[in-house]
Amino acid sequence: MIQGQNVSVKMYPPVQHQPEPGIEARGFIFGPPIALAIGAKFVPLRKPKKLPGEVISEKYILEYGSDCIEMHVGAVKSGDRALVVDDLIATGGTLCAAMNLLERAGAEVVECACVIEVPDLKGRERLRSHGKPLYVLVESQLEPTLP
Ligand SMILES: O=P(O)(O)OC[C@H]1O[C@H](OP(=O)(O)OP(=O)(O)O)[C@H](O)[C@@H]1O
Ligand SMILES: Nc1ncnc2[nH]cnc12
Repeated sequence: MIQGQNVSVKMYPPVQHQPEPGIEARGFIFGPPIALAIGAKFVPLRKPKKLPGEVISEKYILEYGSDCIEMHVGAVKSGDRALVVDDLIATGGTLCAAMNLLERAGAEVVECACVIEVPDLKGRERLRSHGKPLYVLVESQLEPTLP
């Protein structure tokens, strides 16, 4: 993983066939190229009723309402090591749901990676219960709301 500002570069060994799940929709921009770069398979975690096969689902709470993500049954297998990729972490609800889903399917989530973190929304603290590293490139502050 490449990190901004202090620029630390971590090289992954090839991880052929290990899953690299990305979260719909904006996680699909960053997940597939990272999967190609590290030789992992991309696993789409999608919004409800998008995947054609049998799925397992995980509901979660967002800043604005609730949502659900789904993954094909069999997309990961017991003991797989997964790197979860999304564009942004805000409250951390989406990443926690992704980790819950993968762990329910028997995968081990090794770490999470996002392009942007909104620290004010404390997603990193919410993720702490999972005890997995979170890597981000940039931090973004919330815009003040207009009166
Ligand atoms: O940390 P959280 O509070 O869970 O928020 C982060 C999530 O919110 C956005 O997705 P959104 O659900 O808006 O869907 P989108 O990618 O389809 O725009 C973003 O792409 C993350 O997946
Ligand atoms: N606060 C936020 N800013 C931009 N994108 C988001 N997606 C979820 N929360 C967000």
